[in-house]
Amino acid sequence: MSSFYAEVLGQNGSYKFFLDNEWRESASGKQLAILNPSTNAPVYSVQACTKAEVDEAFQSAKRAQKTWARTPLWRRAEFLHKVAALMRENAQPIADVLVKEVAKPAVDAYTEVVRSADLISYTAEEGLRYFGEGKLLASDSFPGQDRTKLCMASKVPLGVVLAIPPFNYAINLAVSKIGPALMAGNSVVLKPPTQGSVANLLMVQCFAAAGMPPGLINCVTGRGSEIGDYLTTHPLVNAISFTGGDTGIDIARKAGMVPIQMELGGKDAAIVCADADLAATASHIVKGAFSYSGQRCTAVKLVLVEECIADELVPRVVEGVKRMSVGMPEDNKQITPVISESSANFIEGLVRDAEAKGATLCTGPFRREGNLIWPVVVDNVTPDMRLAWEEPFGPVLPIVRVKDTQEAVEHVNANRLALQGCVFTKDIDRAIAIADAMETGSVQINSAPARGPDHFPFQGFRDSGIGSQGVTNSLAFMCKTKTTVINMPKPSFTMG
Ligand SMILES: NC(=O)c1ccc[n+]([C@@H]2O[C@H](COP(=O)([O-])OP(=O)(O)OC[C@H]3O[C@@H](n4cnc5c(N)ncnc54)[C@H](O)[C@@H]3O)[C@@H](O)[C@H]2O)c1
Repeated sequence: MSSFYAEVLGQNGSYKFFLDNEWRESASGKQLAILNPSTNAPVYSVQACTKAEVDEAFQSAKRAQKTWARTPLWRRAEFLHKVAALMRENAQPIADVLVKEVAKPAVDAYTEVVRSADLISYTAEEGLRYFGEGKLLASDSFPGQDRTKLCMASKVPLGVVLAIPPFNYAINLAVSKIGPALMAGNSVVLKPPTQGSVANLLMVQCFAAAGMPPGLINCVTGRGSEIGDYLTTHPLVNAISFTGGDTGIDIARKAGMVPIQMELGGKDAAIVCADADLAATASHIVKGAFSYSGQRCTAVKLVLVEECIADELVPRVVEGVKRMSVGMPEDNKQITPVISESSANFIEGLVRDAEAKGATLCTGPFRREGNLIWPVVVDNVTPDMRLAWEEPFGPVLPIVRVKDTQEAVEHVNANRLALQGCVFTKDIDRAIAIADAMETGSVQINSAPARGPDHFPFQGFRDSGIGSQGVTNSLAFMCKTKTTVINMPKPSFTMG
């Protein structure tokens, strides 16, 4: 680990948490072990913060926010550009940690950190334009009104934003919250995912080293299931930006009167029409389903193929899958161990359920060593199987053969999850009709679902989320509108 990160690590080998620009050990005296998914052995440990430390984090963030909101916009942008530069310079150690904490292939881990730095730079620029202008409204556009009132609508900060990212894009989905929050003039309390905590702490060091005012970001660590409720229902929280699974639904129910931005699970389907280019489609499906071992909210998690071409498509998909390399993230294998033993058990359970109900395992018998699961293509999946509806978050691709695309769309719309989806066809009119009929947050035409580029709007419907992200939409989420009305004694008309 480079000296840049020296302060983050405690004498006892445990990583510290960050409060008021100080790296600290928790008064709890307890640490939380982080298991390496590749070995299931402890690889790092972080502080198990106490409720009193959570209180301190919010109080300090509240103080910091008041000063930060008075910091000129160009200075906020300048600060974020410095952070981005430091992240690029110091990316490798963060990427190395991600490999060990979340078993992401080494090259992808590095790419995630650099992409995150790019996201910060883009947010700084977009934020300058977005917050640099407001709106002027005149009263005489409303019936019966004269031009005696001018309304200035401006964008003001929310206050303290609680940011909770998931393990799978621990850095990217942290900065997609932090960047917009800071540009808007908010401060942040960051609660990293347990696996991904050390990578987040190293990332915070990039903010600290860029000259951050104390308290602007405080990062508390601990198990979400233990301090999560305390954080999300804290009286000093002014907004919550969360990405993760169904936990988000509970958080939304308990959140009370604060704005919430939720990016939750998905069951992204690929609808394959009879006229699709099958070679290209198969290649998109394989990459879409199995990148990072299927642990992406936007992974293809279901194929709905018109039955007349299923016998042509399935062998092409299976052929692509069989070519994938399986092994350890340090060796840059395409399929690497999934995040935890319980996740691997869950995934195996879904496959066993489908197998027992008559589905076909096209990739041979189910194979697993520890958390490493060889990629599985499951054909002839039917609606009575869990795989038809649930999110595996692992290297498993179920295929449902449908009589036509109407049946496919009905299946998509019947799922409680509605993040993304995609449709493959050479007929653009058909593509648009199907995309319009799919009740999901996004639909890709002739490519697999994807979150990026990071400035595109990104949202889930139903149980997949609340609100919309993407740089500009996140900037919009991170502020509220305030109006100041100028009242004039008599109507005044510009140039009139
Ligand atoms: N829609 C999206 O953009 C998107 C992006 C990435 C991942 N995801 C989803 O995330 C899930 C995988 O990530 P995960 O396993 O890290 O999700 P998770 O829901 O288990 O955890 C997400 C975060 O919530 C924290 N947490 C856990 N319990 C909490 C509580 N009670 N209160 C507050 N925080 C708590 C965790 O520590 C972690 O930081 C998948 O379902 C995936 O689809 C969605």
